[in-house]
Amino acid sequence: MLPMEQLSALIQEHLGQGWDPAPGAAAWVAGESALGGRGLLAVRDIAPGQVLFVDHPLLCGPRSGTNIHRGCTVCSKINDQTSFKCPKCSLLLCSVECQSSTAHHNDCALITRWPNKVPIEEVDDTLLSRALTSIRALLLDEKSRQFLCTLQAHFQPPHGNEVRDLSKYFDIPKEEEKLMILASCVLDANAYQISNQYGEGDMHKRGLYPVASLMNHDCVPNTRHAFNSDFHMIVIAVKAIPAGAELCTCYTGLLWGTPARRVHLAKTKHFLCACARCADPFEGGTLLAALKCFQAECGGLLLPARPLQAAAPWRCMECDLQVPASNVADVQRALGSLVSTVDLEDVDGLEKFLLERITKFIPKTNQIVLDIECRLIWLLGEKDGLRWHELSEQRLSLKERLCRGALRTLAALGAGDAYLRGLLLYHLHAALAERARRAPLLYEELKPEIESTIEQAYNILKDGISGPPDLELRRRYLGPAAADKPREERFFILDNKSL
Ligand SMILES: C[S@@+](CC[C@H](N)C(=O)[O-])C[C@H]1O[C@@H](n2cnc3c(N)ncnc32)[C@H](O)[C@@H]1O
Repeated sequence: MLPMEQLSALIQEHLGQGWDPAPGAAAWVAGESALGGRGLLAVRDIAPGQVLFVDHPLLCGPRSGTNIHRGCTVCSKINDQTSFKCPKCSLLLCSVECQSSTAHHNDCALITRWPNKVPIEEVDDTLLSRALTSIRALLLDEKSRQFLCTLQAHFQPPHGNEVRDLSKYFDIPKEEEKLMILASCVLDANAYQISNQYGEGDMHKRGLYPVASLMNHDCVPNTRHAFNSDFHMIVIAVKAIPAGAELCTCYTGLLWGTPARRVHLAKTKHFLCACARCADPFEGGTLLAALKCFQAECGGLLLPARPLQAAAPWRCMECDLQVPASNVADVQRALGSLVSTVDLEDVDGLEKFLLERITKFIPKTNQIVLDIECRLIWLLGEKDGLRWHELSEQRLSLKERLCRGALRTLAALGAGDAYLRGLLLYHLHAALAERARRAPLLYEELKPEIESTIEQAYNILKDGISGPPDLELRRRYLGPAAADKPREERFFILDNKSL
């Protein structure tokens, strides 16, 4: 492993403009982590909201999973109607502009150097897309290759398989294949999914951010990150971080229950998380993993009594019933199948599923319920046919209630100013503002919360491209800075029916 001084020098050189603290003022350093390997450690107290660094990717491109959506390998748009395979290299494209772009020219030049073993039109474009981010490693300069080689890699298959499978179609020089497999294994251990613009359903991209790659995982992370339009990654403290603590990110969904998070981490990142949240059967009182007791008449909650031991039985908090972990896993699998039948775009169906089906089987605190509730929050007020002006009173208050519930869960976890909190505050603000638009008599009562929710949401969401497009407009007119303006002057922005 590279000595720490050399790693620090690589970090400084890489961050350049994004990290230029006055001598002695650095908030963190790379160092040995108590969690394993290296990590980023705070060397002084860090305030919530502080930008910790701005990283840029060594590599960027499509994800490698087998279930990716096929999109244009240049602009990431998914459009089956216009997409076609490049006649020279078989990469998927969506337009003549993308085909003639420098980005495609570079990708195409790399692939067409390899003699093909089958006619080029028979090359599997999905496989090429999955391998493309690793293929781009062939273009890295010496310094970037050196940084890539210092990062952790998971070498065991399936990591690297999408590159190995390219040999069905091309004769690839061994040295090139080796570098691409290394890149794939490093990407799988370290890459971050790059968020799309708000509401865009583009093909997901991932990026290898070498400094952010040194951040270890905690199920209640103390940082959040956002991406700007140049794919730079801005890493920010979500709460106070004391000197000596490690800067952590979260490799899983924040609202997943402990078994789901630990299984995912073990499968994809090859470690068993033992953080404070994982060790707490109640997860800060959120009970995200809880199931209903298997004794029908009991009504108590079943929880993993020793959550760090995956094979340990679950226990009912009411009647003390012990249930083998394998029986719990069967129920979780059945619930997973039930949820996979739900159309995530269908609000009526989601409401029905939530109220009439799933809560019959699992407690309202369970992550599945929360996941569906969040889905409803994102759709109500924003989906065509269910925009703010069109929402029934009942759905408007449902949205408000769901936002408040999810915010309570995040607060109980101690998630600080996580990105998800910003999004929920934005949606709560929008629901309250719509209520005040409909009922002017409620304006004075709702005004303080309408203002504080948009202000807080703005502060959390302002840095990235994935924040709502009307975030700034709402803050300008409905935030505390406009508190003295008359109601009509503030609320006219909501009369624009496209909001
Ligand atoms: C993105 S890297 C993080 C940096 C890494 N520690 C290093 O030395 O390069 C991810 C890997 O770090 C280790 N890791 C991260 N968080 C961990 C945690 N909470 N507990 C144990 N290992 C962890 C795991 O090996 C994981 O696959």
